[in-house]
Order: sequence, then C-alpha cells, then structure tokens
Amino acid sequence: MSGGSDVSSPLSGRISTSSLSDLKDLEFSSESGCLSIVVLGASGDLAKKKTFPALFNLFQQGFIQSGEVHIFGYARSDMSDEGLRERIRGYLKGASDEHLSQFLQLIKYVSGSYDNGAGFELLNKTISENETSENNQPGNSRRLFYLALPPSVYPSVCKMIRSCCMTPSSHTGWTRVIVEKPFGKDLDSAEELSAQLGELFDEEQLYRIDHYLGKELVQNLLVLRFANRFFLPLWNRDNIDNVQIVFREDFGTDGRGGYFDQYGIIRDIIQNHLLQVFCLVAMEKPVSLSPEHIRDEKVKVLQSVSCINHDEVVLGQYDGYKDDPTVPNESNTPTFASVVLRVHNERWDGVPFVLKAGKALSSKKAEIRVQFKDAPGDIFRCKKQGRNEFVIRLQPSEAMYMKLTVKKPGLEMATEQSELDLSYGLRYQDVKIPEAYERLILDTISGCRQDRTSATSTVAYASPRGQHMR
Ligand SMILES: NC(=O)C1=CN([C@@H]2O[C@H](COP(=O)(O)OP(=O)(O)OC[C@H]3O[C@@H](n4cnc5c(N)ncnc54)[C@H](OP(=O)(O)O)[C@@H]3O)[C@@H](O)[C@H]2O)C=CC1
Ligand SMILES: O=C1O[C@H](COP(=O)(O)O)[C@@H](O)[C@H](O)[C@H]1O
Repeated sequence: MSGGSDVSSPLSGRISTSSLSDLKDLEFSSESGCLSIVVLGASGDLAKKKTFPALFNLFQQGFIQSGEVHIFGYARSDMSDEGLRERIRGYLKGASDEHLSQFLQLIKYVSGSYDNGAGFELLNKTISENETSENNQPGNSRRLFYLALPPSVYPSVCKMIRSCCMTPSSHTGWTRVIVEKPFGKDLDSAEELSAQLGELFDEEQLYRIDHYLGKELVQNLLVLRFANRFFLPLWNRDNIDNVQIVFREDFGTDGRGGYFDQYGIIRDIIQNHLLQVFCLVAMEKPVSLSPEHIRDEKVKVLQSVSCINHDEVVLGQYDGYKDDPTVPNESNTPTFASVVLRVHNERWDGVPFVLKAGKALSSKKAEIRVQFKDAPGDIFRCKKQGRNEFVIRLQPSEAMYMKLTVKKPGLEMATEQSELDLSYGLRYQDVKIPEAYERLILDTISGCRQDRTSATSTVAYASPRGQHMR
C-alpha cells in the first residue's frame, strides 16, 4: 500500500519493498519523470472493466502515486471528469472511500473525436498542464497512450498522437503506445496496420498486448512444462489423446456489439488469446526465457499447424444476440466457435487441439484440459470411470488438478476417480494474484522487453518485419 512518504514508487526507479515482494524479478527503470497514462476509449467496456481497475490496483499497491502519475481518459462521449469517475467507480473494488477518492482525483477526462486535431490538441494541452511532479525535470516526462478502442480507429488515433501529443522530452522521457488485439482482421489488414503504425512510431514505442499472457496460470505454463521432470516424458503424442483449450463467458455483447460484430468470436478470442495459450502448451522448449527465443518457438509450432479442416469447425450465434441495439439485424457474426488444430510435427502428430470459445453460455470459465490416453492392459476394468486428465483452470478460481484413478478406500479392491488438486485459493491464501492488466501495464511502463522480461513476455506479437517479439 502506498501512502507513507518513505514508500516510493517503483515506477520512479525507487523501490517500495512492500510492493515489490510479489514482483521480485521485475526490473524497473531508473526513470523519474512525471508519468501520464492516457486511456483512449475511456467510455468503453475494456476501460471500465479492466484498464481503470488495473490502474487502481497498481495505485493501491503503491506503483502509481499521486503527484507522480496523472491519468487521462479520452473518448468522443460527452462527459465531465466527474462523469468518467462515476462511470468507473463501481468497478474499483476493495478500498476505503478515502483511498478510492484519492485515486479518482488523479483522473481527468477530455472529449474529442479520433480523427481530428482539435481534440488531441486539447488532450496535449491538458497533459502538459499536469506534467508536473516533485521529480520532474525538463526532458523526463513519460506518456503512455493506451488504445482501449476498436482496431479500426488505431491508424487515425496514432496519427493524432504522433502529430499532437508526443512527449516533448528528449532526455530520459518517452512516448509509448499500447494497442490491443485483434490486430487487424486478416493477414493483409494486420500487415497494413503494422505498416501504418510502423511509419508513425519506432518498434520500441509500440506495445501490442494480449492480456491472456498476463494471467497467472498462463505465466505458469512454461514453468510447469519445462521445470518439472514429471511432465517432460509425458507431453507428447505417445501419452496425450487430445488437448482442449476452452473459453466460455456467461454474458453476451453487453452493448459492445459495435465492436464485436465487426470481429466475431474467432477474431475476438480464438485467434489471439487461445492461440497464445495453444502456443505455450504445444511449443518446444525455448533456448531461454528471452522474448525472442519464446517467439521463435511459438512461430515454429504455428508453422507446423496444418490448414484447418472445415469439417472440424463449428460456428454458432446465441439467441438474442441481434436484440442488442448495437448489433445489425441481419448479422451472422459467430458468437461461438470450435476449431480443431492439428500440429504436423514429431511431438503432436495425430493429437487434436480443440479450441472453443463462446459468449452467453451457461458459465464463465477459461481452462486447458490435457486428456491422456488410457493405461494399456486395464486389469482394474476402470476405463468407464474416466481417463487421466490434467486441468489448468485460468479462471475463475485459478487451479490446476490432475484427475486420476485411485483405489476406493475400504476393504474392497474397487477404483474411483479422484484429484491431485492445487487450488490457488487454498494453497496461496495470503497471496493476491495480480490481474493480467496490472502486469501488462507495469511491463509497458518499465519498458519490459528481451533484456528485462521476468518470465513469459506479456506483449504478444511479432512485428511483420520479424524484428521484435516483446
Ligand atoms: N472489453 C474487454 O473485456 C476487452 C477488450 N479488449 C479489446 O479492447 C478494444 C476495445 O474493446 P471494448 O472496450 O470492449 O470496446 P467498446 O465497444 O466498448 O469500445 C470502446 C470505445 O470506443 C468507442 N467506439 C466504439 N465503437 C466505435 C467505432 N466503431 N468507431 C469509433 N469509436 C468507437 C466508444 O467510445 P466513444 O463513442 O465515447 O468515443 C467506446 O466507448 C478492442 O480491441 C478489444 O478487442 C481486449 C481485452 C478485453
Ligand atoms: O479480449 C477480450 O477478453 C474478454 C474476456 O477477458 P477475461 O480476462 O475476462 O477472460 C472478452 O469479454 C472480450 O470479448 C474480449 O474482447
């Protein structure tokens, strides 16, 4: 928790021991200028559900401090500072009223369009007026632009940032831009988008993020796979029957039809979040944990995936999807998809990877299920009870458990299914599991890349020039 003057912010290069206990291996830069965090699309779903709550959690842990950090929301909606604060207040949990209002006071709102200089000039003016802090020296200010927006407006927004809002700093200051998935709609549009952004910003200034890479159990995947002798000999076609990577949500588009209908569930979830998880499950061991080495192994496994067979794809749309006023009446955009990936390599030949994602289903869950083949020569006749299965539950209630067959306690020689269970809530009772976006935002502020990354880089994509995979 921040507060006392003795606790200084890691974002300013000084270390709060209480905050860093959970983040021992994350290095922070020695930058000390004022930090402005600008959330573009501040009126939207991502901003209220994830971005502002993550910033609030960072504030509560002392990573963001009054006086050093200013937060700005920007969108077209007409709102006051207070209007934005009210809109997000209900999503900020677990603090005293006093702490909550301290955080909310850091936030200012600027309204403007995404393709016209006037709004961005006003934004620049507002940022500049607030770019003052105890430690700020000319040339040190840092500006982080977070695009919580549909990708269709990234090019115009980036042009505006470039022409109106770059940090005037020339010393240790910087301007960084975070862009969300989906990065384009297909290869052509992704390349075009990359070229457009590449003309405006250096690769070091651009952070293409995938928040699933920031989830605790996704971060754990490489450790599990490559630090445990136990799994090494089993993780292949000889032992594994199939792998299922599943995302379900128990709510629909919730007024986000304007964005969602242009993309659909495959581009919203499968092509990015589930594919990143797939890569971590299926790839070979990287040479090291450097983002370049991890990227290389991800690329290799993706290159080994055969063309998807249309007979192995199921698409659907939930009843009521078109009742959302932001969804066109004639929409046939899928809100559910199941796709089978087949990896044509020595390790995985013949093992289907089933990637499934759906909105407005009966429950909310994201998990990986690794189903093992039956033990040969079943003297216990226990096949019907189910096979060995290793489950990694990303959310809710992070857990990993191994379903296995055991002797039923008692005099009789009978078997039953049981579990070796590592539920985080029970095992790590005093540990607060960070939200994915907390990690992502800290990674970006600290410029976390190949020489600094702590584990699995949370920044997701290779540039088309193949230069960086941060
Ligand atoms: N929602 C989530 O949980 C997550 C979302 N994302 C990504 O974040 C990005 C934004 O998603 P999300 O916040 O859900 O989307 P929203 O539909 O809520 O859009 C965000 C804001 O963008 C503006 N906007 C919406 N549609 C358009 C449009 N067609 N043209 C111009 N501006 C528009 C609106 O602001 P205004 O009208 O006020 O300008 C809106 O409030 C997407 O790339 C998504 O993939 C990533 C992870 C999670
Ligand atoms: O990227 C997205 O993710 C959210 C789900 O994120 P989670 O961390 O809550 O699982 C999804 O609702 C949204 O449609 C999508 O754009």
